[in-house]
Amino acid sequence: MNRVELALAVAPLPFLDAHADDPAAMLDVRGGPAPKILVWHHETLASLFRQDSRLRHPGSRSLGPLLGPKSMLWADGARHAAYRKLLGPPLRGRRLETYHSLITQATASAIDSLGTGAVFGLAAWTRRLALDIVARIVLGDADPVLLRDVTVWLDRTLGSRHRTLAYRLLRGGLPVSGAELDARLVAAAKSGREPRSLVSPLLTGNGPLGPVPDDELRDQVVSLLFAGHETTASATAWTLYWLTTRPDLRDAVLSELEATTGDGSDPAEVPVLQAVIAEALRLHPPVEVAGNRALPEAVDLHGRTLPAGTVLTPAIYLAHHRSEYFPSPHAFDPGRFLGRRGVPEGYLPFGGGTRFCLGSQLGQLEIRMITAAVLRRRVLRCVNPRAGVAKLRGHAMAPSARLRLEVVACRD
Ligand code: HEM
Repeated sequence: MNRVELALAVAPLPFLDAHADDPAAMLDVRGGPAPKILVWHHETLASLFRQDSRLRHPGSRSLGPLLGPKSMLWADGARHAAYRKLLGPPLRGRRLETYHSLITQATASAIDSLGTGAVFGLAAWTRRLALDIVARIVLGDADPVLLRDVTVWLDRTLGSRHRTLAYRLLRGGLPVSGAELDARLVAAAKSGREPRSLVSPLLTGNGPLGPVPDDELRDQVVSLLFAGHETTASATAWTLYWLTTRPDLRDAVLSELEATTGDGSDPAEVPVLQAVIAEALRLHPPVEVAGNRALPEAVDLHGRTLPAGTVLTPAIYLAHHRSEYFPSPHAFDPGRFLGRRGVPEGYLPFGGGTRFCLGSQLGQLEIRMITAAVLRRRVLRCVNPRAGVAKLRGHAMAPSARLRLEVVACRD
């Protein structure tokens, strides 16, 4: 491990913050014949995403053992395209309406558990709820014992940065889920009660993928559960944190909620809430870096020739903290997004190119609906606002596990 890798492993955010305004917006992480470089200049990113289908996606050393070697996150070519063709349509547009009642019900019972005076860890609460929701969508069912065991495994793996580091450095990698949990995940995918579960097209043996073997099915189930809940949970937690600690924003969102009977699913009805979410995704992007891209041939970039095989990693956090794109980048200012059409330069919470997040619409829908329901039903107070600092869980940037909210009143 070299000096940069060590700094990124030990104190990633202060190290990254010190580099956000570097003129070339490139940071060498590793040298050698196949260098690894973080990139965040908007032109570099645009060019990378434009030619994404020609690039290789070699995966991530940290997430690889978790999600498995056959995860669609590092599939390439026809197999990757086939996964997107099958899994993409149910995750966007009108098809999302089929999830509204499921999100409403899961959220209502999570809020029911919060009585007046309850003090709860925000990040863990949103993680439990987001996992419950995504399991119902992916598997067609949410077996609480199975989800608890998935949570225990992920917490053991990612819950403490020191432990994660020790696994990587001293034990040769993060702990795998194990044959027993894998078998239960595959069985749950195959026995889901909902015929339109997200994984159901993978079970038919028809279509562009053909029969999907159990080990590959396991990797997609874990990938979808993981990518679909750590991210959404983190963004929901940040949204609730800001709405709890900034009464001006909370009042503005509450007034737009009072003006509608809607459940928050329609972004046009809640523009301030949507702007708060967009800004939370900017300031604390749940995924700090997008997937690695490997160059098939040598390329000239900012006066340097990068050899074939160079791995370029789009650095979402760094792009979001570049003052050229976002003046006063550390300030929380949803006004940047209010009334704005189109995506600002340097804004990429969902990555880009052929790997653009498959669940971006679902994730934002969940955040809006959960936040709207919480704000309508509970008055919250942040017990320890100074714990509202970002912590990395793997690549996911969540609020510190110490951050707690108190239910001041119930409005049921
Ligand atoms: C706020 C919530 C979310 C954020 C911020 C987020 C962010 C991301 C990012 C940055 C990537 C990598 C893109 C790239 O490398 O260019 C990604 C990929 C992916 N996300 Fe999300 N995500 C969210 C929610 C979800 C949800 C709810 C699901 C599914 C249920 C999901 C499924 C996926 C999948 C399958 C990929 C891999 C796409 C591919 O490789 O083709 N995500 N996401």
